[in-house]
This record gives sequence, structure tokens and C-alpha cells, in this order.
Amino acid sequence: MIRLDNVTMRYDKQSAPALKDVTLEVDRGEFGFVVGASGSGKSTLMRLITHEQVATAGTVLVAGRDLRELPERKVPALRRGIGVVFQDFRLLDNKTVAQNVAFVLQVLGRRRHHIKQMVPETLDLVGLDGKADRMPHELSGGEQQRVAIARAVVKKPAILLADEPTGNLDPDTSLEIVRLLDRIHKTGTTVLVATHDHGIVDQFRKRVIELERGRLVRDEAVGGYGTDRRTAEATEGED
Ligand SMILES: Nc1ncnc2c1ncn2[C@@H]1O[C@H](COP(=O)(O)OP(=O)(O)OP(=O)(O)O)[C@@H](O)[C@H]1O
Repeated sequence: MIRLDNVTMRYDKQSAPALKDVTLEVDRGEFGFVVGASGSGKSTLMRLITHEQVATAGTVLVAGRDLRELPERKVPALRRGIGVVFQDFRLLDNKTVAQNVAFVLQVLGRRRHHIKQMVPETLDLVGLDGKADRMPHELSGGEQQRVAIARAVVKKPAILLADEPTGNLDPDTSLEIVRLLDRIHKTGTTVLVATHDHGIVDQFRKRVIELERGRLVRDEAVGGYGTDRRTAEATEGED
């Protein structure tokens, strides 16, 4: 579904590459956490998948398409297949919850009866039934993130990318949000979650892809935030 072969990404010639020689494969229907310190390249990885950035070297393949060779006119089709969620929700403040979600489908030119069916169905999926007519400012942070997730998945993308989706949320709400992402994964969506949140990664025991200064330093099928050695050291430090 997503494959990177020896990918290097440099934003400019002077600075160190944001990603360096990264090779990675994420199969259809997988769930992975992308972890690493601030500046390690997590967002850059996401931006390469959505083709907001283009790799300086190497190959990025998404759903069988080599993005280096993707003509400009095919970029919207690529992005239709990818839902994206950010830390800061990015909702349209002057639209209701339902309108925020419907807007995506309107832009895609979907028919009115399809929108009328999909919006409540998706709000139900994310646990926001009954909140369709609220404005974003009337919602809690967790609820706003649910709207953002509804908006990302209402077009039924094959891939869902979440860049630090729990960064603005308390631990309990974070847990609920990642449970929701996991539920969406279980419907067959390929999900990648970039996160700093140790607690979440340790709790879910999923695939963990770790970046360190742009290099892929760990890729475990089932792992925690740190390697066991590092987790032990961190725990000792806390006592
Ligand atoms: N638009 C940009 N122009 C120039 N350099 C950038 C740009 N975006 C990111 N970088 C640099 O690329 C490197 C990787 O950044 P990136 O945002 O991918 O890391 P990150 O792991 O997502 O960090 P964070 O957890 O803080 O979001 C950093 O050194 C950053 O300064």
C-alpha cells in the first residue's frame, strides 16, 4: 500500500536531510505508529505519502503509484484515497459539525443523497451522533478531533494518516481517539499515526516505526515507544 525505497528528503541544500535513506513497507490494512523526537522526520514522512513534498532521492510508492512519476492531474485522485488528521483539528469554525464533514463530499462532487447518507453514518462511527448541529467551538478537544477524523474518513480512504492526533488532548481522551483510529483500522483502512505519546504506543502494542534524525532506526511488528532497554532506563530515571 505504501512503500519507500531508499528515500532521502532534503528541504534545502544547507541543512541535514529530514529523511535519510529510509526503506519501509506498510501493507494494506496495517496499523503503525511512527515515533521519534521532534524533528526526526515524522511529518515529512507523512507529507511524502500525500505528495505535498517530493523525495530528493529514492522511490515513494502509494497504492501502486510511483509518486515521482505521478502527473499533476492525478494528484487529486491520490489524495482522495488518503485521509489526514492533524494535532490542531483544522475544522471550519463557521460550519456545523455535519457541514464540516459534508464539505469534503461536496468538494468531491458527490451527490446530495450520498452526502445525506454518509454524514450521519460517519458521525455515528466516530461517536458524534447527536452533535451534528453543534459548532466546533461548542465541542471539547476530543470531540473536535472526532469531527476531524469523520472528515478524514467520510470519503472512505484506503489510507488514514494521523500526525500527532493526540498532541492537544489529555491522556484519557487520547486513549479514546486512538481507540477510534484502531476501530477505523479494523474496517480495513491502512493507518499510520505519528506520535510522541509514550503511553499510547506502549498500551496498544502495534507496529512501531522509529525515526531518529531522519533515519529509520527501528521497525518492530509489535513494540512499545522505546526499546525495552530504553524503556527500562527511562523508568529508572523516573523513580
Ligand atoms: N518546510 C520545511 N522547510 C525546511 N525544513 C523543514 C520543513 N519542515 C520540516 N523541516 C525540517 O525537517 C526536519 C524534520 O522535520 P519534521 O517536521 O518532519 O519532524 P517531526 O518528527 O514531524 O517533528 P515534530 O514531532 O516536531 O512534528 C527538521 O529538521 C525540520 O526542521
